Amino acid sequence: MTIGKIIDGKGFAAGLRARVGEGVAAFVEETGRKPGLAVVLVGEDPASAVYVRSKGKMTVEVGMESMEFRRPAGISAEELLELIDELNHDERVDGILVQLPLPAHIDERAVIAAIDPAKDVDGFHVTNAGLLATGQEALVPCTPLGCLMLLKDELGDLSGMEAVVIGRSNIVGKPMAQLLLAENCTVTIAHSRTRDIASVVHRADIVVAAVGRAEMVKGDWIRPGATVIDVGINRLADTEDGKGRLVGDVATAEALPHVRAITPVPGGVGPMTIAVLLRNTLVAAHARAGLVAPADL
Ligand SMILES: Nc1nc2c(c(=O)[nH]1)N[C@@H](CN(C=O)c1ccc(C(=O)N[C@@H](CCC(=O)O)C(=O)O)cc1)CN2
Repeated sequence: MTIGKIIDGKGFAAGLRARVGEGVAAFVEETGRKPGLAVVLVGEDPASAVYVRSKGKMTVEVGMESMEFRRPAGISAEELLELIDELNHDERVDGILVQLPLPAHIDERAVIAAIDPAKDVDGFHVTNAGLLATGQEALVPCTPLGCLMLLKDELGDLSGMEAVVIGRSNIVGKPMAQLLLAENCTVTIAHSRTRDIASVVHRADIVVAAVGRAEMVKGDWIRPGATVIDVGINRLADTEDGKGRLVGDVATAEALPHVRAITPVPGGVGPMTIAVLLRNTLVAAHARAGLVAPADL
């Protein structure tokens, strides 16, 4: 039995961060200042705190200025919007990211809408979503752009391929579909109401699973030779040591004999999210300075 290739997202992300680091050094040389990334964390969610800490560490490692703003879970929406307004007007800040999810009393959409689209390094603002949807230059959400980079690295030209994106979130599913469409794929978005989802997925040369349901995509759904990108990060508590384990949205062991290549969880798409965030911050810094960003990002 042959099994497919495991795509090394962690290694690819390290390479991208190294290229960003070179781009940052050239930017500093040219402008005399470091690109700056402001990250806002509201509340005490442990996973969010870990992600924000890694973002800060990796921002500094590539030579950028990291600014972290921690606010209590009880902050009012007005106070948060005031902070964003300050960051919008701060010349040292090229990128603004508000870590999600936010506490339930804060309207995420209003917060995202308050970010200057030119500093929206998450690519969540409707201006950037609209630019992407209409094929114009945009800041693109980090996770789907990271998935696309892995796909192009594995497959080269994606033109004419059948792609099925499972999940229709604004953060992953919809922008992922737009990116694949821009690469001339034939794109289907499948979701919780899709009839006979197994046969829809079975059509695909490319499967991107972003539903947030542990191992929902079964091995025999995958067409032989398909490339599978697993965006899910689901923590299961079923280990004897009580530490739990991470699994994706795809039943990886079952899928491996069917796939050409597949991303693992952990070590696949996850590490790309932060690497692309740094890439987007460098791109935003160049645009704000009226410069052209390096082509190899
Ligand atoms: N404002 C945003 N909020 C959130 C985003 C985002 O892109 N912007 N994405 C996620 C969380 N996230 C970054 O913020 C993120 C998730 C996962 C990883 C990662 O490297 N995962 C590792 C496993 C880590 C673990 O052990 O838990 C992997 O997959 O290998 C990085 C960043 C939600 N919020």
